[in-house]
Amino acid sequence: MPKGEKTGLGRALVKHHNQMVQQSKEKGKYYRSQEKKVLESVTEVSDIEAVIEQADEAYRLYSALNPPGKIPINLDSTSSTDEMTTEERRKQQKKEEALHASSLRIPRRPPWNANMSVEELDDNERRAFLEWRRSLARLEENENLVLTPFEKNLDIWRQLWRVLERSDLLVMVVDARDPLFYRCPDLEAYAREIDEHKRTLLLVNKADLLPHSVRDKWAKYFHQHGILFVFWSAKAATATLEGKKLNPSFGMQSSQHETSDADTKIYGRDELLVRLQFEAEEIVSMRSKSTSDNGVVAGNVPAHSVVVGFVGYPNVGKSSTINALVGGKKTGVTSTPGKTKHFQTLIISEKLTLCDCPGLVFPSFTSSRYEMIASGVLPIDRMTEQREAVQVVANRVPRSVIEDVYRISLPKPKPYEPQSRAPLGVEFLRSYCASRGYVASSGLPDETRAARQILKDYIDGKLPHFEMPPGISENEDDGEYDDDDDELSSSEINESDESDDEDVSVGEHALESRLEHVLSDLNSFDVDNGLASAKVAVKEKTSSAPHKQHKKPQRKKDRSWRIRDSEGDGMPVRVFQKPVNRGPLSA
Ligand SMILES: Nc1nc2c(ncn2[C@@H]2O[C@H](COP(=O)(O)OP(=O)(O)OP(=O)(O)O)[C@@H](O)[C@H]2O)c(=O)[nH]1
Repeated sequence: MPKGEKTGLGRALVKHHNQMVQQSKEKGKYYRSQEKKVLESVTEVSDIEAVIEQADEAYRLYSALNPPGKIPINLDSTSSTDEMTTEERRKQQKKEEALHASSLRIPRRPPWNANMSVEELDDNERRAFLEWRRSLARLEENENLVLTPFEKNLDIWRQLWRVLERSDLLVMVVDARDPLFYRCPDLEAYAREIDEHKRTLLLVNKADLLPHSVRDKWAKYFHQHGILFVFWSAKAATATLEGKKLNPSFGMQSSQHETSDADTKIYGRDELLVRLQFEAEEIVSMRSKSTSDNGVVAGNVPAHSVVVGFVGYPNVGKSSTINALVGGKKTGVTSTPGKTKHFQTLIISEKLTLCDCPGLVFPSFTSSRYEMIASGVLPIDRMTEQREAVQVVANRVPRSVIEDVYRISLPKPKPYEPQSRAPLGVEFLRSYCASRGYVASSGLPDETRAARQILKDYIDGKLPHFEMPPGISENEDDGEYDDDDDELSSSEINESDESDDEDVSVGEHALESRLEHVLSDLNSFDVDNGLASAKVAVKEKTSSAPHKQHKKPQRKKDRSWRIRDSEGDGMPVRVFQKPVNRGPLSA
């Protein structure tokens, strides 16, 4: 056969070889693109790519979930509410919310075992997740129910599932200023479904923003409702670690030393580590008593270590807490919610391992998008209507406190208006712009810039505010605890029926007096330059030119985590394995 001439078999072999090379190149490209895909929180489906992605997903699984001929029927639809008054509609809404509260669940991970292939696992989870999305969509078909924007990215929920499964003790981090808003009782229930011995501890963070008397009332409420809790301030713990000099008149510090009351004191770092380890070890010992399980722990965790998982809404201070507990900066902290993307495992000692989960927006009823932005769980960038967002702040912070903090004069209500009404968003924004000289290129007041600053101050605690437990007002004596959930909380007092002037002004007066108390607390708090004294802040504001007030660059997250798939279930795990600060725990 002449040289260079190929036989049919030779050609077929070369062709097959080329095809194989091409296929492996394509596979490689696919996996690389999957790896590059950044884990993004999706709470609203507003951009076109997310809509398309979700439609694709829904289409792929539609036939599996809906056998031919089966047409979904809306069983929740109720009679038209067109003829109802606002008050009637609100009552109806509350009734419906109570009725459907049990349907408002977080998604459960479908049963799995180590013999399942990654594809099978992935498919099962996608199906279960889509079913969950459908059940929430059905709820929304009921015109009396309004669901908040919630996390819609399955990969973020997968992170939560893993943290729940691995943890002995679950720590739900909440913002002390409104603990119930950030608490998710269904998550506690889910943890118990996974293992009846798992318990949840409410870590009431940012307690430095609460006066002692308010902590006392919350402590009573938590006790009465059987909620395991601890008051904590990641900010104060970090300051102590860094050896920052605290002002002796700082309210939190004095109350911490003066009170021996374990319920209301704000825990220090070492105390918290000991308490977490103790609670988790209790759970493990109860579990081992009731089963033959000899304490085998999953994945990267030392054999005799207990695992404490940290979960919660974005921006409640999970990363700050972890950093304070580890004793160094291990996870990034910013005031922008949703920055932590993957859960992280931190080995504190041979006996204690922490697990930090990305922040999750749990589904709930009624809160508006603006309430969620003001609560710090949705990024300020999501704000499209500045006036509505600032109205939330104006409704919750008394007029005199706003005027005091910003040294501005808000327009008084007109003579024919209720004199106790909250300032309007537009009034607040215009006064703020006028005092700071904020002017947009159109020549009109730059309300966008003003709104961003006001919301940031509100979230950071510079504009003091907090909620009281349901059924409690600031003026009540300690013994007069009333568990009537129908009574108005402080924010509801401001938002309540404007015609009831007398009640409103009494409530507002009480709120003002306690906020003045907080202001005086905050005036003396200058840790880490986080909350400068109101006086200093005002002085700086008035003396600096508006063009100098620029947005601080965001601090970058620590990306030094190693990623590996430890349990063969397709989930990347970030592990920090260097034992840290064993000192206080080795005893
Ligand atoms: N006053 C006060 N602020 C705090 C405290 N802990 C955290 N913060 C602030 O709250 C903001 C959010 O803190 P992070 O630790 O990033 O919150 P996170 O829960 O990890 O947020 P994600 O990454 O979105 O899940 C930051 O601006 C912190 O400085 C605290 O104890 N007191």
